[in-house]
Amino acid sequence: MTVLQVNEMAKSKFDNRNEWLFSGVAAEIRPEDRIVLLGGSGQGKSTLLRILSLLEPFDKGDLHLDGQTSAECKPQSWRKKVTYVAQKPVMRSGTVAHNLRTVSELHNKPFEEELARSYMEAVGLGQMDWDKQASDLSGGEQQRLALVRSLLLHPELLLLDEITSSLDPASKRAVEKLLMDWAAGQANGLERAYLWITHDLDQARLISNQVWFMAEGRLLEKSATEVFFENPATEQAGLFIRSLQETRGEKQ
Ligand SMILES: Nc1ncnc2c1ncn2[C@@H]1O[C@H](COP(=O)(O)OP(=O)(O)OP(=O)(O)O)[C@@H](O)[C@H]1O
Repeated sequence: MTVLQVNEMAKSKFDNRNEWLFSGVAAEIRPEDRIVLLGGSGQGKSTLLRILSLLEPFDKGDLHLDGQTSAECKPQSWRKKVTYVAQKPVMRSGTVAHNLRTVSELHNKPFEEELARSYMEAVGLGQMDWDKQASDLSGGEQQRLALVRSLLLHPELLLLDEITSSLDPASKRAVEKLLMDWAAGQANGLERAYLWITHDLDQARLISNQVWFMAEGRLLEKSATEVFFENPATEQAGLFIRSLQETRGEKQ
């Protein structure tokens, strides 16, 4: 059972080491958690996700995965369990097939072509020509290919950074469904979880059973999704929800 624990974590600002980008972050991610991370732009949400997958260092606090500290665990083994999917994916040079296979090769595992095809189908890329150059794909296609690459690693915890931001509504729904089904399944007999950054309120309500809300350099709220939206504990969260609702109203 994979449990990620964050204790009193802080990250200093790179332009002023005496100020925190965020501090006092304490939280836990347990199997079957489906968490959305909400907050205004520039709060450090992406930075937090990168820290949790050991892609960036932190300045204070500690991080435990199944009882082991981040210092005791090799980053590569950590990332096999805790996988970050970026908003702007980096494609490897070469074809779609090469991008899909490389992940398995890097982890000395056989390439699971059937599974790759089923994930590609599920995200709406079932018809894609695997001989196409990955660099020629659209932003939305690259986002979905990157997600499939990550799923092929059989992670137990996915850290998802606005991964549907370039998708049309139908593709977005397909990705949401795939990931909710994925979270309800198991990896190597172990339950799965995700922590997902989004700015889309409808998506947040649909995909999560918990909300983490970042504001003023803190993880200000951690609540059940319904509670967060119906009865936010802080004024900041209430204002944040209203501002997103107003923006949505203006767009409609
Ligand atoms: N040490 C630091 N590490 C990362 N970002 C930092 C740091 N110090 C200051 N910053 C600034 O803080 C912001 C953090 O960006 P980040 O992408 O993590 O926030 P975010 O909450 O995910 O924003 P968005 O919702 O716009 O994607 C950026 O503007 C960055 O320039």
